[in-house]
Amino acid sequence: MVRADKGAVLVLPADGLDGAHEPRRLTLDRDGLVATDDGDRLAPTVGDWLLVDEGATVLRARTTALVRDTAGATSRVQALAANIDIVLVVEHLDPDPHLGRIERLLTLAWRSGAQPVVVLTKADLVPDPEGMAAEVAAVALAVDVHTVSVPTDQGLDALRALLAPGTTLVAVGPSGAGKSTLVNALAGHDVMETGERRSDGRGRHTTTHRELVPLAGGAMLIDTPGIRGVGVVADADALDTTFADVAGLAAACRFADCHHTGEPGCAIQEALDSGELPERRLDSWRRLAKEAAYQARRSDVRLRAEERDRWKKITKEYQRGMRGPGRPRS
Ligand SMILES: Nc1nc2c(ncn2[C@@H]2O[C@H](COP(=O)(O)OP(=O)(O)OP(=O)(O)O)[C@@H](O)[C@H]2O)c(=O)[nH]1
Ligand SMILES: [Zn+2]
Repeated sequence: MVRADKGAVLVLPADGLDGAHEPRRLTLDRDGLVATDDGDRLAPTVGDWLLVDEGATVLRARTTALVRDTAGATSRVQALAANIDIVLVVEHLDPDPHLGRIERLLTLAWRSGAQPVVVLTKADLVPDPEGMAAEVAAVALAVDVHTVSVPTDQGLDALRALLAPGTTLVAVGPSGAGKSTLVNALAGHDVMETGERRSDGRGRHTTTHRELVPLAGGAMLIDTPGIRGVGVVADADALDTTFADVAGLAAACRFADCHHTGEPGCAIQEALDSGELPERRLDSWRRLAKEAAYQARRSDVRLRAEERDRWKKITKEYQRGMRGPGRPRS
C-alpha cells in the first residue's frame, strides 16, 4: 500500500514497484479497517501488503512497524509505516541537532524492529559537520551516522548504498529537517514537495501525508510529515537499546531497584560524578522511561477494558440466542 486517502488506500501491484506504475484506488469498509490473517482488523498503513481478491482484502502480517501511541484514552497505537527495513532518523545540522529528539526517534526506530540510521542534513551550512556528527554518534549507539548535503551532493552516495532492491526505508524527523529534499535526491527526481517558498506566495509546502515512493533501483522510500514532540514512542525494550549505556550502568547498581537518586553503590551516580555519563543523557532517559511506564500502564487498562467489552458482547449474543426465535443456529 502506498498511501492512505479518505476512506480508501492507494495500492500498487507487487510486480509494479518499479516506479513506472500508477497506483490504484482501493475503497475500504466504512470503519477503514481491513481483516488480518489472524482474525483481527487493522487500519492499513503505508508499506502494508494487501492481498486483494474478488471482494475480499486481507492485510498480511507485518514484519516491522513504526508505531506511535496516540493520545486518546481508548485509542491504540498508530502505525506510521509497515514492513520497513531501515529507519532514517533525519535531523538538521543547522540549527544545531537536537540530541534529545534524536534519542526519541531512535527509540521509535528500535521499537519498530527495523535498523535505524541517523542522517544529519544541511552539512553545507556548518563549518564542522564531522565534529558535530561525532557528538551525535556518541548518543546513537550501534547506529551509523551520516552527514549529507543535497545541494553539494555530499554524503549521498553512502545513503544510495542503502537502497538495495527490495529494501524499504522510512524517513522520520522534525519538520524542516530536509526529509522530502532527501527523498527527492535519492529518487533522482522530485516526488515530494519540499519546503521551498512557493512563487505565488502561498506559504511553504510541508509534507501532509505519508507516501511510499518506489525507486528505479527497486528500493522503496517512505516520507513522513514532521513528527512533533507529541506521541509517546517509548517502550522498555527499545529504550534499553537506545540507552544501552544507561541500562548497563543501572544493572551494575548495588540495589536492583535503585532509583539512582543518591543510594549507596549507585553506578549511575558514579558515572555522573566521573563525567562518563552526561547529565543530559540521564535526564533524556528518565523522561522517556517515564513515558514508557505511563504507556504500559495505560495499555494494561485498555486491554482489560477490551476484554470486558468482548465478554459483554458475547453475553449479549448468548442472551439474544436464548430469547429466540431469531436466526436458526447451525
Ligand atoms: N542548505 C541546505 N538546505 C537544505 C538541505 N536539505 C533541505 N534543505 C532545505 O530545508 C528546507 C526544508 O526541507 P524539506 O525537505 O521540505 O523538509 P521536510 O523535513 O520534508 O519538512 P516537512 O515536510 O515539513 O516535514 C527546504 O527549504 C530545503 O531546501 C541541505 O542539505 N542543505
Ligand atoms: Zn543506581
